[in-house]
Amino acid sequence: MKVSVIVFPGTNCDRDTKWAFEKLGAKVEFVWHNEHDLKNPDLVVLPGGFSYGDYLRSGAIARFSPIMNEVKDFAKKGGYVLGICNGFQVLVESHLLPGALTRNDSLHFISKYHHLKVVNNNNKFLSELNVGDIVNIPIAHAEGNYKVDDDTLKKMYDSEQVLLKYCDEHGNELNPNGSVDAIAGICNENKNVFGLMPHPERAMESILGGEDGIKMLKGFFK
Ligand SMILES: NC(=O)CC[C@H](N)C(=O)O
Repeated sequence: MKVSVIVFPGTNCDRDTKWAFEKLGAKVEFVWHNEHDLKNPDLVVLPGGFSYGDYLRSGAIARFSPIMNEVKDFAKKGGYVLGICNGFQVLVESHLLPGALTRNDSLHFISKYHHLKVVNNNNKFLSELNVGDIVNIPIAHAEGNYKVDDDTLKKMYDSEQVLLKYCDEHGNELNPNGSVDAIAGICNENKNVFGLMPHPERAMESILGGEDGIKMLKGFFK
């Protein structure tokens, strides 16, 4: 399993992401934003951070990075792409995923563990989990408030693109940022491009607070 982790100026979760995938047995390469070679991966990961300082909007400038041409081609050919937090924002800004990520309702940066419920597992990413499973994963964002128009949202439900929702420990809806339907993670129609605001790569060891991230990332190794 070969994973390429894209690094933009301001990315700050690249090393955690590399470490997490290596822990699961992957060979991981970094790819700098102005390169044009993805290094032949099985999975491309856009990690979290503050690409271009979040100027304009999170992900709005990274979208124009040279390497995004290759990421788009890779995704169009069916290659697997995962965007975590800022990476999710970049994928949305690049129109590889539907909707938009706007400022949290509170207008505050939120950093804490939060429960998530698996809404759909009929995809490679969440294939190690069951529908209804609850995981506890860190969130750390200022612009995680997911918005999408009603028609697109309906299509997303119909084609199993809504994957994860924020909830409390019992699975009841608990929305930290105002996202429509408390959505925390989605995929594209072809189920090869995934994005989520929470950070599975930060939940890989019980001594650091939890290892539910393993169950999530392991899906890509099937
Ligand atoms: N942890 C992250 O990737 C943060 C994403 C983005 N900078 C935000 O605050 O919303």
